Amino acid sequence: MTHYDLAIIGSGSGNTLISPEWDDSKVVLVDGGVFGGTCLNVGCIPTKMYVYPAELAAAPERAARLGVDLSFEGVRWQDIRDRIFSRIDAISAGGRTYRADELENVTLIEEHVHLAGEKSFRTASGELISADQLVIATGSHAVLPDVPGITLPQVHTSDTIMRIPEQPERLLILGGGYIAAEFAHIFGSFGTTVTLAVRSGSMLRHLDDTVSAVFTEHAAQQWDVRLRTVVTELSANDDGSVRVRLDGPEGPSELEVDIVLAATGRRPNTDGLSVDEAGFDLHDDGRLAVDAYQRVLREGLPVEGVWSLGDVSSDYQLKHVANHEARTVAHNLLHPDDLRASDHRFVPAAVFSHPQVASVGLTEDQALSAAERTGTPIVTAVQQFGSTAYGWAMEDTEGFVKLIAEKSTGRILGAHILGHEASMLIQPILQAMSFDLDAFSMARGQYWIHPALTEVVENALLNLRTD
Ligand SMILES: Cc1cc2nc3c(=O)[nH]c(=O)nc-3n(C[C@H](O)[C@H](O)[C@H](O)COP(=O)(O)OP(=O)(O)OC[C@H]3O[C@@H](n4cnc5c(N)ncnc54)[C@H](O)[C@@H]3O)c2cc1C
Ligand SMILES: NC(=O)c1ccc[n+]([C@@H]2O[C@H](COP(=O)([O-])OP(=O)(O)OC[C@H]3O[C@@H](n4cnc5c(N)ncnc54)[C@H](O)[C@@H]3O)[C@@H](O)[C@H]2O)c1
Repeated sequence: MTHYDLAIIGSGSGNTLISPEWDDSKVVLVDGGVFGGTCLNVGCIPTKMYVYPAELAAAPERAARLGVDLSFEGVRWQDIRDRIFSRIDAISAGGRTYRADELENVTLIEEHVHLAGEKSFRTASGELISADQLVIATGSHAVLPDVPGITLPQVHTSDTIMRIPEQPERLLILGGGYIAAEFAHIFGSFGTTVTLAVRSGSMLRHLDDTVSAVFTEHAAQQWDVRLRTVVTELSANDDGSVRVRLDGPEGPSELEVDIVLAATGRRPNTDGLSVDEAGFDLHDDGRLAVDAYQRVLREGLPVEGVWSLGDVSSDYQLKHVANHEARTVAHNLLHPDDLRASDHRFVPAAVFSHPQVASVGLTEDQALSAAERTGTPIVTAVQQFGSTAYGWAMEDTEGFVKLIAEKSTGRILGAHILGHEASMLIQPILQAMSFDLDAFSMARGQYWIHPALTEVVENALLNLRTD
């Protein structure tokens, strides 16, 4: 058995824990997959590197409305793909080399491991490792729905679809969440015919109802969106295409596509980790249970020296949350007598589709339920981008800011934005929420640049006033 001061399983956000404070300690970092984890290799970063060219590809259609005639000649899929991954693969390889070869105190083990006890684990090749402190940061993996034919080679997840050799002419996406919305935008803008099979009655249905409804309307104008529709079978044709059998409101139907993307959620990587060997608590969805200090729980109590962060234990499968939790763990590993809690009060999220969507805090439904419970009335304002000068410049007909606040105090409870650069427009609202700035002070306590699009936020804040 080899013993370390600190062992980290997972080189995504887990990799950020190895700070100079550990220079005199023996550290082992373990990753059985590609160095750097999901966000870098198959998640946030490459998807957004595809989203940006997708925005450019979609520009001619939007420009024509304003009297600017551009033409779309097509995309060079292989060039885009190779540009993206030559950059990403180099970053992953550089990070790997740094950890493997350049730090004397750090050992990199590139194997899958499973727990062998409270603070010990065994590698796939049989080595037993123990540590004074163990961090489990093993992330999550894409879940495939139980559909006959789902294992066909033409069926991809987000792990593989970004590296396919050619842009498909016809793509079926299963699911109506984040990944479905982003890849529909990417492939649709590039000129692929996109069909979405969405089990429920709307896309992005975890978001505020107004956002979900408006997004679904726009989605239906761009892609063939089949709501309340399930895929019942996938089979390969002789020419390599895929025959899809669907069942929806109009009964069974068939569709021919070139490839399929399964975007039906991700499950925490506790499967295969032999969590039972250590007796750690799991939630029903497979997440490791942790307390506010990111300590792993056993029978509801924290296990000394065992920590977890990111997708494997978080309520949120988001990189900025994994990084925030990693900062909590980084501090707590070194300051056992001065533990810090993670702050999950205002977690923002954005969907980089068209239209773009961003949200933070409570949805209107959640705020109404809370108001009923507490007896504290709320007020809601919806402000269209098209009501501001910059919205006129854009001839915008889709964007809006929806704010929800406590009526008496103006405390902002939730913000939901759909439209151009929603992910950036939301940041000042998030800042106000985080630093306890009420809507009225935020609106009138500062200048708002005229005629910037941020005026839509200013006006939404002002519209929350009821007196
Ligand atoms: C397509 C896609 C797009 C996304 N876009 C965004 C976005 O725009 N914004 C955002 O905030 N989030 C986004 N996310 C989510 C984000 O990528 C994740 O929340 C984040 O990467 C989780 O980080 P992590 O450190 O918890 O796990 P990971 O980065 O997944 O790291 C876990 C590591 O552990 C390793 N591992 C797992 N099990 C074992 C084991 N038993 N033994 C050894 N090693 C193991 C894995 O190989 C992996 O490298 C996206 C996700 C996907 C799939
Ligand atoms: N921009 C971002 O921050 C970003 C982008 C991509 C992914 N992510 C993260 O990755 C996670 C996974 O993304 P996702 O889109 O796979 O998950 P999701 O939870 O957003 O959406 C899953 C979709 O699949 C549907 N579904 C689930 N099981 C199904 C089944 N058996 N048959 C048919 N449909 C089914 C759901 O109804 C839902 O529409 C997200 O929760 C998100 O946290 C974030």
